[in-house]
Amino acid sequence: MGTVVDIVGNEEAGVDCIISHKAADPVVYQLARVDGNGRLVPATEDEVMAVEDLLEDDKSNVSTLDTGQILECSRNGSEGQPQLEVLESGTEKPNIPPDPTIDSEEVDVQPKERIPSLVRHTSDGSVWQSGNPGECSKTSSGLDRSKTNSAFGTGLKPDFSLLNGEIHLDNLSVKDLQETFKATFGRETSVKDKQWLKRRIIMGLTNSCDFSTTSFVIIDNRVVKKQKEETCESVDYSVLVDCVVTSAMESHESPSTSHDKQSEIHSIANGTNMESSTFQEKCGSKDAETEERSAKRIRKPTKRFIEELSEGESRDSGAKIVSSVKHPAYDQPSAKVCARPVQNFGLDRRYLTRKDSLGGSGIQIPYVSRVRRSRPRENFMTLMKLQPSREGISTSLEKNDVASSTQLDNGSWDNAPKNSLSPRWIQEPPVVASERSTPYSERKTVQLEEEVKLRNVESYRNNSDEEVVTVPTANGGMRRKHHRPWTLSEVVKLVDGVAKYGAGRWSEIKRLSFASYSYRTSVDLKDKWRNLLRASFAEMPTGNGMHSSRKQASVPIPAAILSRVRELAEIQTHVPPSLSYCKLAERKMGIIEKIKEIEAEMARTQKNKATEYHLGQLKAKIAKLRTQLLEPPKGSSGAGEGFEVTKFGHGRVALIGFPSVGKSTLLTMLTGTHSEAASYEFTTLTCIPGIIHYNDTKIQLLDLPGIIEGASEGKGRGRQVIAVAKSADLVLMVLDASKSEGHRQILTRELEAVGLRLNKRPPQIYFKKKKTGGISFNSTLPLTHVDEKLCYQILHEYKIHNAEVLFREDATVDDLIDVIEGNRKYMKCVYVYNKIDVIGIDDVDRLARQPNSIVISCNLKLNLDRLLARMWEEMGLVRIYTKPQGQQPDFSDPVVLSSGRGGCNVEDFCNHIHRSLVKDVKYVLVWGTSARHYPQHCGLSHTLQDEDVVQIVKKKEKEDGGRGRFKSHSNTPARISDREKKAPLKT
Ligand SMILES: Nc1nc2c(ncn2[C@@H]2O[C@H](COP(=O)(O)OP(=O)(O)OP(=O)(O)O)[C@@H](O)[C@H]2O)c(=O)[nH]1
Ligand SMILES: [Mg+2]
Repeated sequence: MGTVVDIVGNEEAGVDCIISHKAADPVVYQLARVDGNGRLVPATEDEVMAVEDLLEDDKSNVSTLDTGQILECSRNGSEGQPQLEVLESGTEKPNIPPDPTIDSEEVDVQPKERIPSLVRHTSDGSVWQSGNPGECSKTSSGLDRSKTNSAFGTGLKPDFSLLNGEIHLDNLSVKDLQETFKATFGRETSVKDKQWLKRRIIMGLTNSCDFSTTSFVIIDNRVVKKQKEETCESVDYSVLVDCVVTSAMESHESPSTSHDKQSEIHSIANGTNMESSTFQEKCGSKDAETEERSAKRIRKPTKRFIEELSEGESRDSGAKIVSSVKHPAYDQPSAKVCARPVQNFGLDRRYLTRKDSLGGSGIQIPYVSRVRRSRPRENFMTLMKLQPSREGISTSLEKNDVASSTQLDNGSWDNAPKNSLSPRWIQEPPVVASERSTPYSERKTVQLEEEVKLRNVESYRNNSDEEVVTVPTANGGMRRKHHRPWTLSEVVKLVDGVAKYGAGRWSEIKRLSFASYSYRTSVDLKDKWRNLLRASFAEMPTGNGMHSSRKQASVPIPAAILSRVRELAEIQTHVPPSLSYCKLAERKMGIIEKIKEIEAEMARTQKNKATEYHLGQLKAKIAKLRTQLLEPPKGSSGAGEGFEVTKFGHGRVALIGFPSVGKSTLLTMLTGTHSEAASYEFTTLTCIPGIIHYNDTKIQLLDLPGIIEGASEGKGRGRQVIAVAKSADLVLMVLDASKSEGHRQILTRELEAVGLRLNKRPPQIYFKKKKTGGISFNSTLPLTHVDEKLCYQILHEYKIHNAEVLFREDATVDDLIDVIEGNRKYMKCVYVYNKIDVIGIDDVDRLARQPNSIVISCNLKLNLDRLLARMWEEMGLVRIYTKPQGQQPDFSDPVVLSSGRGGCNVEDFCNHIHRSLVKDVKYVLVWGTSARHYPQHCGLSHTLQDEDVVQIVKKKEKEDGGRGRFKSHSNTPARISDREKKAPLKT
């Protein structure tokens, strides 16, 4: 099996080395050394390095041939020098002794027999052939094959000396033609068909399929076309082999499946089952048929065939891909030939010809890959993936011939140099020097994943906008739809995004991680993640550690990514309770960003008559976003992690303020409840309630953690603090008198941001949504801030198109928005300036004169009673003392009413005592400030005032029995029959 293909003397190395490669793997070579016993011993690394340059130089001499065939010998050194032999052997065969006869036979081959090649060597393995129809250009490997093929058929060699001079094929007899055939091909033929013989001879002599020339002049073994004055340098015998083989392909093309045809090609290619003479006979017998079929275009290999090729290739890992282009100009009559080597046939297609490694005969099997507008074909990618070396399509990207290779990858072969004068058939097995010493099986495990990544990235990168198509939509428009496959980098981005933001937050991942990938929508991300999950939980891949899902075999996903996906999926199925809060926070972050953007836009916009509508719309947008901030997340109960303090007493007062302003100190002073007070910020971290007993009432005072700017957005648990404040009846905004005045505005802004309106009353705007009728806009007075158009725009922003709006005051846009929102809370607030002991009297006076303000000092206990009184006043508590009939009023335990807690009229008072009392009340007697005289008979609607005394007069039960003077006061039954009969009179 080990066949010497090249022998070179290696003087410098000083060792006998045999370069062998697999018969089934013409691209993997291995250096071997002949030891004393004639066995082949694997060469050491030093020996390999020593002859590496020789291998580089003599690539053209190394041919991929059928097993057992001597290809070519050249001698760089003198005889007797250590020889370097290139063996064609699949595996190391140390036990096979070298055949001396083979060696000697090879040595006999003179270098002068080497036929110069018409083609130049390419290092990348890509192939480009000139597009002149009818001209066959072959590789040197093809040359060697033809030579060998003709040699082993009969053992004869072509002898051009017999043909010296001028030859006219048309004038020759059958016998002369047979002689010429023998001289041309080195073997005899029994075919007597003149036409067949002429064609074969012309092909052999001209290395082309142009049969127009039948006269030749052969001078010094060089064939000169007489008619065209064209010199065919060095008859390329390789043409014959490929032509014959191609002819065989055509002639054996039966109605059977193409798979059968390809299998037959394999058997031909092996060269062991069929001799070339058999080819000739078959070709001869079916010449006419073949000619007819040759007019047909080369058929596209079936999918099954491609798959089988890829499988076989993955097994032997020795194949290589070369490319060729089929030209469309194959329309000349002379082009209808039996032999049809792989040429440039088409502009719109590219043909990848694959050198069949099984036979090593270098059959060019056309591999069709259409210029696809959609996702790369699965099998195509499979073939690419399984390319063992960098000689494949994608590898050509990395080679020098960037232009053509890029065209290949882009599928833009139209721009390829079709008229290139230098067809670039490869002449050597496509193994780079660095890879030659390393078997692919070793490299595969190390590099495959990386190579596949690179290839995919490259190939997908080139799939630019052509993957995007426009599809008509139902409403007649056009929508861009893309079919871009996912690249590994995108998959990694997606996995990172999910790890960072969580699965399900596709819009966020899209916005933050896929901002530059405009063609990826959040739905795409979701779908891809779902597919990744399926792939990760499917059977884990083995072998190369890559996984390809059924749909996306073209995107092999490394096992590491899949395992990461599985990890994330497992983590996120056990969602910790706090994650919902985190998700909420993340969602709100997006809203906050939007709010800030709009605020910035508002700040940029000048305020004038022209922009007021735009500003009004922006305000409405902000209000909507702020409302979204307050909304609980969907699916949750709405109960967040807050300060849960039960309401107690007659009123609730919340202490709001920046940290370390003295809130806890104030609480301690007013209620007696200890709350930690210290000179550092955020001493208090939760809500601490206390009770103030004041004026026979109990007031709950809440000490809260300090809030900072941004509290409305959640900073420092500010939202929880504000939520508690919202539940209070009164807010005491504690301020440090020694600090900036700005604190008050900041805190006011923060509270207003969450819908609190301090010291304001609800706007006098009547607003009611309707189902039809459009928008009715009215006002009871001239409006200076809002007009009808602005009102319409704001309502439109809220998608309200039917409503009734009536302005009863000159309200602003903000007031209108508040009314539309309907969720504002109007609270009273007292600004308490603490620590007045550290500021001057002037400042104290100035602060004390501000509206709704009071100045105190906790340390010095200054003005605390005034503070309580102010609190009481602001809370509007109403104490009602009850007076039982005929008794003294009970002044010890008043009923405390307030307008904030149900109202202050007689009915509220009755309800406060008991819900069922109202229906029994006949009237009430009122003593106090609300009564015009003592006692005043009042009904249920009478408004009570603080410290009123009320006596309730209930209805009598008897009053239900009749009306006025018709009321019945006797106990006798109304019906006569029910009355007790009197005893009969005694007579
Ligand atoms: N000079 C002066 N210092 C005061 C007064 N009231 C409180 N302080 C001091 O201010 C500091 C902060 O007091 P806290 O009651 O802890 O303030 P706080 O607002 O509860 O602080 P946080 O709990 O962190 O929000 C303490 O060192 C108090 O002694 C005051 O009226 N005058
Ligand atoms: Mg505190």
